[in-house]
Amino acid sequence: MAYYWRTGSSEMVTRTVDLRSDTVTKPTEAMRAAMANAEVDDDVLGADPTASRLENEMAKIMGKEAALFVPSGTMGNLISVLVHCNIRGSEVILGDISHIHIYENGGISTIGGVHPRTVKNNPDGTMDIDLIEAAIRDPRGEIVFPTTRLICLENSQANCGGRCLSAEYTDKVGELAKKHGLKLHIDGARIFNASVALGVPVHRLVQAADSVSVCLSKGLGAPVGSVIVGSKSFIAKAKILRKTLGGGMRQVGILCAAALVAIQENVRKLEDDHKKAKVLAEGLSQIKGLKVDVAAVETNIIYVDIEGSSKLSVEKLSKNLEQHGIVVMPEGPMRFRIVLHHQISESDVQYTLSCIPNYNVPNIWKLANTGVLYAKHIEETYRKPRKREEDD
Ligand SMILES: Cc1ncc(COP(=O)(O)O)c(C=O)c1O
Ligand SMILES: C[C@@H](O)[C@H](N)C(=O)O
Repeated sequence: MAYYWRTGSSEMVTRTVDLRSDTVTKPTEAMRAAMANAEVDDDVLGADPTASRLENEMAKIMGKEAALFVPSGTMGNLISVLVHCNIRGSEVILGDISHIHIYENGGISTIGGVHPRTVKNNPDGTMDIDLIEAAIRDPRGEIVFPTTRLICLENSQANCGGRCLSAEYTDKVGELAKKHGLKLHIDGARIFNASVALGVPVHRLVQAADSVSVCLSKGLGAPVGSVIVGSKSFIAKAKILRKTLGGGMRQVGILCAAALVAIQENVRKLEDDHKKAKVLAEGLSQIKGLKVDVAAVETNIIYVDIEGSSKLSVEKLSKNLEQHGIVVMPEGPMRFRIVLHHQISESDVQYTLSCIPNYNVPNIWKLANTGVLYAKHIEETYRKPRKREEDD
C-alpha cells in the first residue's frame, strides 16, 4: 500500500517503509529477468532443470547430500517432521515459542499425528540441554508414553528476536540426539542471518542436523519458497510427502530462478540488514515510553515494548506511523515487531525514527557516528517527490 504524506509544501510524498517482516520484499529486476528467462520442465514427471540447479546449489552450500524445493517454510518444516516421525505415536521435542509450535497451525499434529513436547525457549533462543534430555521419553514407559523420535531447533530464533544458536550449542544437541537414537531438524528459516551474524559458514552451523528447512523468501529476498536439505534417502521420502501434501509443482523453475539470484545477490546484504536493525533499535531505545533490548538485536528482528506509563499504544503508534507510510507488525496491545530487509534503506531507518512521537531529532546526530545519514539528508530526501525505487 502506498501512503501519501503531505509535506509542508504542496507536494505529496509517496513512501512506504514496510517493516512487518522480511517476507515482504519484492522481486528485484534481476529476479524478474531470471524468472522470465527460466529454463523449465515438469518437476513432477521428471526434473525441472532450474529447480535441480537450485537444489544442487543449496545442498552444496548447506553441506548435505541432497535438497528439495518446497513452496513454503511451513511445508518444509511439516515434511521434515513427518519424515522423521513416520511412525504413529511419535513425539517431537521443540521450543515452546518455536515457529513450528506457534505459527504452523499445529500441522505436525493435525496432519501428521505427531505429538509436540515443548521445552522452554531461553531469551537467547536456546533450550537448556538438560531440559531437552529430561523431556525425552523413557522407552520403558512405552505403554503410556509417546515415543520421542525428533528434536527441533530454530536458528535464528524468530520469537526470541532473531537470536542465533552457535555451532557448538547445535553440536551438543546433535550429540544428545545421537545418544538417544533421535534425529535433529533445524528450522533454518533465517539460517543465513545466523551464519552472517556469527561469522560461521551455514554448513558448519547445521553440521549436526539430519535435516534443515531454509527459507529463500525471507532475508534472501526471493519471492517464494524454501528448500529442505538432508541425506539422499531423507530427501527421497520428503519428495513423496511433498507430493502428498500438494507441494509437487510443474514448471517450478520460474520460482527457482529468482531464488538462485537471491542466493547470489542477497546473502552479502544481510550484514547491512543487521547493522540497520542495530541502529534502529538504538534509536528506538532512546525514545521515551519505548523499551528495546538493543544488546539482544543480533540479526534483523527488533521487538519493541511500550511502557505501561506511556500514553502510546501499539494501535496509536501503528496508526501514526501508517500516516507516514511506515508499517510494523503488532504483537499485542503493547508490543510490536520490526524486521529489516534489503529493501529498507538507511534513510528509511532514520525516517522511521523521525516519525515516532517523542523522538527528538538531535539524537540522530548521536547515531551519526554509526555512519547513519544526517537529519539534513532526510530533510532533502523526503521533501521532494521520490523516483520509484526498484532495488533500494
Ligand atoms: C522461523 C520461521 N520458520 C518458518 C516460517 C514459515 O515460513 P513460511 O512463511 O514460508 O511458511 C517462518 C515464517 O515466516 C519463520 O519465521
Ligand atoms: C509471522 C511469521 O509467520 C512469519 N514467519 C514472519 O516472521 O513474518
